[in-house]
Amino acid sequence: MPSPKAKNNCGRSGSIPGVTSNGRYEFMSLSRSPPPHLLQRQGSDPTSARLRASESPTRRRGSGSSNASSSSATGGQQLPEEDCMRLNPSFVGIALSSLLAIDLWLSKRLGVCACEDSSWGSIRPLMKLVEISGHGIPWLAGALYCLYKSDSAAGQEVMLNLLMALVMDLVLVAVVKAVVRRRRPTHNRMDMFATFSVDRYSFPSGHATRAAMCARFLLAHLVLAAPLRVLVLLWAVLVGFSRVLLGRHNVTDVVFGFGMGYCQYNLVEMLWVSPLGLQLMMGQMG
Ligand SMILES: CC(C)=CCC/C(C)=C/CC/C(C)=C/COP(=O)(O)O
Repeated sequence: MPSPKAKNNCGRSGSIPGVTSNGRYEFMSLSRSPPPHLLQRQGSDPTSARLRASESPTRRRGSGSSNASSSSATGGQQLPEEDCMRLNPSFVGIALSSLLAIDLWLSKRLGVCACEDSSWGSIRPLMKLVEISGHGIPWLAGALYCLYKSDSAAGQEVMLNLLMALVMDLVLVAVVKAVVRRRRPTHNRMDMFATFSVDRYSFPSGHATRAAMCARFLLAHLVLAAPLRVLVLLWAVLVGFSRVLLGRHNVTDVVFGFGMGYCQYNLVEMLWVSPLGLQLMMGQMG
């Protein structure tokens, strides 16, 4: 188990889980006032900062009857609309915030190889090897090589579909990352081999989607011997674990990535290109 040295502050600071500057989820207590240092950032003292906030036109918007209950709850002082919403968060909001807080806390604790001087920093090179084994470049290069070397129509068909699956995975992951824009954990060191610009985002883990999709692909088309099938499954799980241990991802990035990769394989099966289909496509193009 990790020793007390496991505090991975090798990245940037950020000991309060989930506190962000762009208005995303914050995991401070909803019932307490913000800490004084946050209030002081807005003004010279907490009281004047609070007053200035309630005076601003945007904050005055909801100061009508809807605030009556909150005024009585706060001893006569009217709360701005946004504060009232924070005091009455929905059940889904609370559940989501709690899940994300647990996710951040757990991921930080599990990031035991996030840098060389982390508690399990000695196995970081091994975890980086696992990382490379799930990277897009070796998979694309391997599939291309096998396609080129394959002398049977069946082999070429499988490799062509694997190639298309890998490209589709890269595109889908990039789209989701660009839409969700969840930043990587603060303790991650961005020293990854060959990344795209969207790879500064962490949700979902591209390695996890690829591992899940490729594992299903291999099990369905290429790996038949039972011991090897077990190895394929172990590899996929290890790739997922290594993302969190290296501090690259939060647990939810990897769990979602596995789910997404699993579903992507269903799409690969649906869009499967047969030699006949390929000939028809070529014929239509030519
Ligand atoms: C031929 C070509 C353009 C290949 C690109 C392959 C490439 C750079 C893939 C990116 C793989 C990567 C670093 C994904 C990020 O994985 P996460 O698990 O950190 O989300």
